[in-house]
Amino acid sequence: MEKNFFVKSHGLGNEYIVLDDENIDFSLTSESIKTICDVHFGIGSDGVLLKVHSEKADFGLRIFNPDGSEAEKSGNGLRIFCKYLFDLGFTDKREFTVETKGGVVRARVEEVINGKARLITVDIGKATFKTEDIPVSIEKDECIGEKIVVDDREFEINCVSVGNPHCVIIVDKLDDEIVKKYGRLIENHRIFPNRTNVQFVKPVSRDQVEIRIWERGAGYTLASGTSSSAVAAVMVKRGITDRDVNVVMPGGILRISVDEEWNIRMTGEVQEICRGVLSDEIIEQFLSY
Ligand SMILES: N[C@H](CCC[C@H](N)C(=O)O)C(=O)O
Repeated sequence: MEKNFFVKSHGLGNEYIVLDDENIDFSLTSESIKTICDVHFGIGSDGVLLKVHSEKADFGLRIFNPDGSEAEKSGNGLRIFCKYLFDLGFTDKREFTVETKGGVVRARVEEVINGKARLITVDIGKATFKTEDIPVSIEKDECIGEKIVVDDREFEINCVSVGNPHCVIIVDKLDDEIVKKYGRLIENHRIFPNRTNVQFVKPVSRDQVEIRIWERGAGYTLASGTSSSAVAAVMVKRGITDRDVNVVMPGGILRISVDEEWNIRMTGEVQEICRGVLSDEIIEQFLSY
């Protein structure tokens, strides 16, 4: 594999660039990540995935948002990483484990087309509603159906972690302008010491919801695996949907299953966009930071 080789893939329009820590001539810093993710000064992406060594699992993964922050989990990121491992021959197994900052997850390649993984299932982890684990700084054990005031509006929020923090808001009507205006404010609200991902969800039936997403460190994205998982957990917790839910997003549909112990399974497609090599010029720029 050539030095500074990368693969860019997307999961339902939520794209990531994958790099191998053993094969890059520069350090991934906040500055180099921001540049790589910039559509004008870099490649353009919703984040960077870095393959790293793991003592606990078959593979290790670090996940970075476009603002340079590191995330504990990424559902689309994990499916894209599993495709990278399978397609590039790092494994010939269909099922393997990946260590993330938010814990070890198990993945399974469900469908292969022309030797390339296309449909992948990830057991993303167990949802927790405990405010101390999410974290949410309020004087209650859980933050379900609580009210917060953001700028000129009051929102009823439902907070959950699937390894990373989420704030789920149930609405009758989805409005991108509201998502973009209030998503950023809620992401950075003082009750979230680590900030939070934000989802607005419109229930459709007992097995389908529609969501819009404002991601921590990334902003408005077309799809999010951990957001879909967080929304499904809240829907089940509040008795609004059954345990198997289709989560419809602008980029596509993820199938989420929530078991009785709040373990969450996600199944969805992934697609490779391109492969390439970061140029010497941009590597020199990274080294000059
Ligand atoms: N922005 C998220 C990480 C990426 C999540 C999303 N892209 C997914 O597919 O789960 C965070 O800081 O927790």
